[in-house]
Amino acid sequence: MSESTFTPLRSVLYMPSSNERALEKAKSIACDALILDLEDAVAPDAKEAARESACAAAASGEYGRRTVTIRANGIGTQWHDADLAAIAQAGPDAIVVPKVGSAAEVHQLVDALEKAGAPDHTKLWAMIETPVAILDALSIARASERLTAFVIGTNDLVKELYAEHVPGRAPILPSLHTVLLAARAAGIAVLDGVYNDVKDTDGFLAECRQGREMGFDGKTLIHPGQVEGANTAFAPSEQAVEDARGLIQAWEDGAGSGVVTYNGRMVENLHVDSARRTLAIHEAVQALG
Ligand SMILES: CC(C)(COP(=O)(O)OP(=O)(O)OC[C@H]1O[C@@H](n2cnc3c(N)ncnc32)[C@H](O)[C@@H]1OP(=O)(O)O)[C@@H](O)C(=O)NCCC(=O)NCCSC(=O)C[C@H](O)C(=O)O
Ligand SMILES: [Mg+2]
Repeated sequence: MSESTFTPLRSVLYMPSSNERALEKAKSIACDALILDLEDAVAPDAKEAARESACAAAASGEYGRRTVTIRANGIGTQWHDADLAAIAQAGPDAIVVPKVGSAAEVHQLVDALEKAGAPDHTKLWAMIETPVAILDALSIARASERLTAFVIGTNDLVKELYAEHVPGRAPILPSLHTVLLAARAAGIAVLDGVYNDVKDTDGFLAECRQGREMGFDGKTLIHPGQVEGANTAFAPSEQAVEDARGLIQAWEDGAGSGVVTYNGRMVENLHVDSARRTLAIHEAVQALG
């Protein structure tokens, strides 16, 4: 994602599209993006009604500046084709597809979206949550320009690896890093997985900090109470903004030198690039109001 078109995705809230109350409540939640879910959070007998509600919500224009996406049921399920056709017509900001496993599947999804008349602004977000997807992440990331984000599904990943959810996430760190590498190599956004214990604020905030330090653009969430923590964690702190400004000033004051120092630390042009990125993110967040 280039800095000039930067759209903050600090807090990306899932909600079951079968829950009309949650769909209504979302209009006043300060998240950057919504994922209106048709997959795991919706029972089989509620899938069709949920699809109608999600598409009506996405087409309503009532979610303000929030990026609105719909998560379809996976490729090969009995609901997938109808989900994709309806979502293409509703034209949300993105369709989120779970368990994408190969570049060929991305091509298949993009063809199907185009045949179903999806507008150009409806992007594809691929969920990376299976071993095969982790191992093929770079080719998936590069498969289409319509693919603009990876969303990590840590619940499915832990299940598929026969791993365990533990503080610090050691069992899945190699997978998370692999997905980050692929996303950065392809220039797409990458969102961290959810934190399941909605009452464990300390654990949630620690995982947000870890995700930010690793390089994620934001975190997927399951409860409105998680939004504020993610918004803070994935925005540059006041200190980071002040440091970025100071570093750029020091660089400009030393114009022509290949290297200067700021607060005793070496500064080269690559650090200036990072500082400019920090300021671009800060400005994009400030512009949200
Ligand atoms: C996790 C929950 C089931 C908890 O629900 P509940 O106990 O009802 O929460 P609260 O009573 O604290 O709710 C307070 C009010 O907030 C509204 N609410 C709750 N969650 C949401 C939400 N996600 N979006 C919008 N609004 C929400 C409630 O309606 C209450 O409102 P009010 O009555 O007016 O006070 C629940 O939070 C929930 O269902 N969360 C989302 C679950 C979900 O979408 N899961 C699927 C995605 S996770 C996943 O599958 C990731 C991936 O695939 C992987 O593999 O990891
Ligand atoms: Mg999943």
